Amino acid sequence: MGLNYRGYDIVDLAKNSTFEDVAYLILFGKLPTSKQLEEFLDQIVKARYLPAQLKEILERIPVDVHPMDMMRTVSSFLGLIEPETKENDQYEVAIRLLGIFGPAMAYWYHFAHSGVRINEQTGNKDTIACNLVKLLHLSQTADPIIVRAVDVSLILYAEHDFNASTFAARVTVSTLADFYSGITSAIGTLRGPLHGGANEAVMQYLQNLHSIEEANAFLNESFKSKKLIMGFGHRVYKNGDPRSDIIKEYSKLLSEKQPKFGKKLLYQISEHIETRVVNEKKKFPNLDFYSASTYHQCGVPTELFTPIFVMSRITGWAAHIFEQRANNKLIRPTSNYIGPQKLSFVPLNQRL
Ligand SMILES: CC(=O)SCCNC(=O)CCNC(=O)[C@H](O)C(C)(C)COP(=O)(O)OP(=O)(O)OC[C@H]1O[C@@H](n2cnc3c(N)ncnc32)[C@H](O)[C@@H]1OP(=O)(O)O
Ligand SMILES: O=C([O-])CC(=O)C(=O)O
Repeated sequence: MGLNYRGYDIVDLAKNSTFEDVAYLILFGKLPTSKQLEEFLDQIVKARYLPAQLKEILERIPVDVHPMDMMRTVSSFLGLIEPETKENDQYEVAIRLLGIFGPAMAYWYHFAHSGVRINEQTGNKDTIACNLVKLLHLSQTADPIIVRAVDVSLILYAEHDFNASTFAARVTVSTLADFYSGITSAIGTLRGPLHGGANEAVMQYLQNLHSIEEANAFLNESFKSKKLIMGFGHRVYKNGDPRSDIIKEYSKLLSEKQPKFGKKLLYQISEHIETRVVNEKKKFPNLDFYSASTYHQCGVPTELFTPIFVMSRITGWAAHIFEQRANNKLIRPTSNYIGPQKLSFVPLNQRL
């Protein structure tokens, strides 16, 4: 089973596009001309601006919270100070969030860990991936291999039909709630390890494995105790996630070519785990499995893996919100109650 965004194969997009190109496609329905792309990047660069009130809030968020809770707060708080209105419409808000999520995350991360207040603006032609890498590494320059690996990961994470977080966003706005509420619901839903949180959960076990023998011991124990192996299996793709081989190539490339963060052994262990889980459990890696070793080899702290998913999926969530609103009907499933019926009311003083 393949995957396409608005008719374009994900393999072609990952090979030939940038994340900005794909974000435009998802938000506006067609690939941009070069002029449209340039204007779109200008809008994103402006949207990086961190208002003083938001910085104040970010500085109060403790270092030991899960960064997804911080991301949820960014969405919610921005909804207070820059609410969705007729003028600040859903398209403006979507671009604002697309621009601000990365800088807000980096601002919080550096302030919480070392008290450093970063300047969110890097170069005014920097893409989202390049800005993110510079901000995370507190560097004026960024390794092109790392930037491209992050860029491709953002392309791959951008949209995936009715996954749980997108569905949550659609349910929320189907009540005619505002855009930020939809995104805040979606972030809360993405956080769990059965969905977006799996990329972080993968790294948590990979980082404890220092040899093929240790990987085998981990797998033997997981198989024996029927533990879920994070980064494998998928509700829709039962024979493999088409995004996995694409991100796997970047994990391999980084392991061979990135001098500072690249780790050959990490890639080899990941590949060994893939082979055994596929052969022995018939579960295939999903996008989150090789995203973990890719992000790790880009020098991204593990706790920021899922927030980076947010930076990308904002595009898919936004497009679904536009679509839901264009022909809205309240999403409200019914359920079959199977508990007791027709009980006689018991006054408080007679209850046992
Ligand atoms: C970007 C994303 O959100 S991709 C998903 C990221 N999530 C993960 O990687 C978490 C690990 N994977 C899982 O928990 C699951 O595969 C899910 C939630 C993604 C999909 O769940 P389902 O569609 O319900 O799985 P499915 O119906 O294929 O499961 C069948 C059996 O395989 C087992 N199984 C599924 N995934 C795994 C796994 N990763 N490791 C071990 N066993 C698994 C199930 O427990 C179930 O066993 P059972 O029949 O004994 O109860
Ligand atoms: O579709 C899903 O259930 C999960 C997923 O892969 C995604 O959201 O990218």
